[in-house]
Amino acid sequence: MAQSVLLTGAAGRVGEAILGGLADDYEWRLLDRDPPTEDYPGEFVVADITEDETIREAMEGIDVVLHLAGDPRKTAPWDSVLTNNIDGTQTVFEAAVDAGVEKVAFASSNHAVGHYETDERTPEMYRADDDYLLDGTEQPRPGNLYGVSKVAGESLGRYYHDEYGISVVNVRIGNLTENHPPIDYERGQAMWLSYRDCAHLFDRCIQADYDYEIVYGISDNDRKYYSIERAKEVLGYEPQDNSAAHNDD
Ligand SMILES: NC(=O)C1=CN([C@@H]2O[C@H](COP(=O)(O)OP(=O)(O)OC[C@H]3O[C@@H](n4cnc5c(N)ncnc54)[C@H](O)[C@@H]3O)[C@@H](O)[C@H]2O)C=CC1
Ligand SMILES: O=C1O[C@H](COP(=O)(O)O)[C@@H](O)[C@H](O)[C@H]1O
Repeated sequence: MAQSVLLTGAAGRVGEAILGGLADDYEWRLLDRDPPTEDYPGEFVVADITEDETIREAMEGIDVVLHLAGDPRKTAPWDSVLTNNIDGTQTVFEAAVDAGVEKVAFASSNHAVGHYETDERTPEMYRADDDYLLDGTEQPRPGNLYGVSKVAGESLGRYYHDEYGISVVNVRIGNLTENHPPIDYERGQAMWLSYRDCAHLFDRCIQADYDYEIVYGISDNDRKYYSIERAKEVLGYEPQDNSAAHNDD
């Protein structure tokens, strides 16, 4: 029988990429505070992730949670990330543990480590001939309050894994765009994540066995300053796209 997967933030862009690739592969329960505007697979729960009781109900019978819901803006103010990204993520983890969910994949961000991009290192680190690489073992260095909220989410996962044994993978997503990497944006090309690699990566998060992990979610770009070796090794991630293939588009 197919695994039951709860996808929070299902109405957003990352949700669209995941469902675009995996709609037929799982029993989906989709959750978002915004109702869907298009056809969707499975049942759709319209709820806010800070609503404790509703989130508990949404966890019933779920094997794996892909937790995407949150404020994705790098300029998001503190009150929003505190509520949506930190409080909401704690509510999701608490309910997941209580419901006996096996795994949670958390949508973290490149902005959790944004301050490694110092004036001395940029823009060279965005280029293919530069060998600077972050691999997920480094200390977080958030570049904004949104990044702070993602580090908090990773830390909540650490706690719920260590305390309750739930498997947790934090995917520090780069820059997801459909069809084409960002144009005239070296940084965005270096951390491009294509829609199909995004769907495949989260598929691996559902299927693979792990304890607590931090991986980078980017395609196999020639330009890169995030290593994808851990995602390959632990999750079996095999990306197919590379922003360099679009240089002449
Ligand atoms: N798109 C990207 O390139 C990246 C995205 N991420 C993360 O991935 C996740 C999804 O991002 P996107 O799909 O791009 O954003 P999005 O804004 O398109 O989707 C987020 C969805 O979450 C929902 N949501 C927000 N707060 C909620 C709450 N309190 N309760 C219920 N639903 C709520 C929104 O209604 C929206 O549909 C976010 O956590 C974001 O921080 C991280 C790095 C890069
Ligand atoms: O975390 C996120 O990062 C991506 C890429 O960041 P940017 O600094 O290149 O804009 C961003 O597009 C996305 O909205 C955000 O959630």
